[in-house]
Amino acid sequence: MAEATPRIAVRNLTLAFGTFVVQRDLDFAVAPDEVFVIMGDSGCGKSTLMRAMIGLLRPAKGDVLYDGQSFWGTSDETRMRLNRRFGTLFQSGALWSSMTLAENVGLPLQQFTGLSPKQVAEIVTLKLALVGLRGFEDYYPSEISGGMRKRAGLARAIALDPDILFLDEPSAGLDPLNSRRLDDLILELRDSMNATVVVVSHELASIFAIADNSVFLCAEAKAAIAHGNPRELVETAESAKVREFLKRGATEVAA
Ligand SMILES: Nc1ncnc2c1ncn2[C@@H]1O[C@H](COP(=O)(O)OP(=O)(O)OP(=O)(O)O)[C@@H](O)[C@H]1O
Repeated sequence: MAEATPRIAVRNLTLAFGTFVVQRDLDFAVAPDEVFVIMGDSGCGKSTLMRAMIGLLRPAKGDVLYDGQSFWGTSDETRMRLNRRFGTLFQSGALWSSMTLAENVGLPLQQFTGLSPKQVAEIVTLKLALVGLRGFEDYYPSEISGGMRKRAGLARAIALDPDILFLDEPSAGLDPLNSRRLDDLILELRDSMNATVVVVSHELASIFAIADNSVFLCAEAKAAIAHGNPRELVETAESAKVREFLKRGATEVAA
């Protein structure tokens, strides 16, 4: 039987800034409905890879395919159309501080749809409810906690019903309890929206909690040195560096 087309296929992707190569020949696939974690040591290129996957950085070589369709080998128009399928949450969270949560979450709906203000308001309420922020429409980002701001950022990322969510270090800066809540929410959203989720993370508890599949990027090798489910890689990864990285997490999770 022929293998199903992956939702995302990263093919021979080389990432560079001028002559400075960050990662070489990355090659992996992400299945539909998978939570896929990009992990690796500091500065190895995790965020750079995510930027190349969502169109913010043209790779030096290679391509990313969405349901078999080339992302970098196509016209700007097609790339922009594919881009509309993505919801993104950057590390900074980046809510507009001068806007209420309702205005923040409603912004992409106003920008990219022809919905009436009443329809936008209804969707905003629904999205805020999905992330546990029902009733917080009129709050400003400064009036809520860091964990709530992350969830509001997620509500904005899902405003346009994306089928692929890209999250860059979503739990950065959160305490363990809020970090765990965010992990649960990511899994819930994946299930309720049938979304594929790509997460950059170095938080081991979070990696073990949410990842179905992963890639480990190595800064020295400038290459992916492991690929698979982190719960299996902790024992089976060929690289001792990967096993040690993940074992530290296994003890932290057990503790
Ligand atoms: N705009 C840029 N111009 C030049 N070099 C850059 C640029 N952005 C990132 N780099 C370099 O590329 C490498 C990878 O950076 P990147 O931020 O992708 O790593 P990361 O794995 O996400 O790091 P961290 O875990 O510390 O957030 C680093 O050496 C970084 O200094």
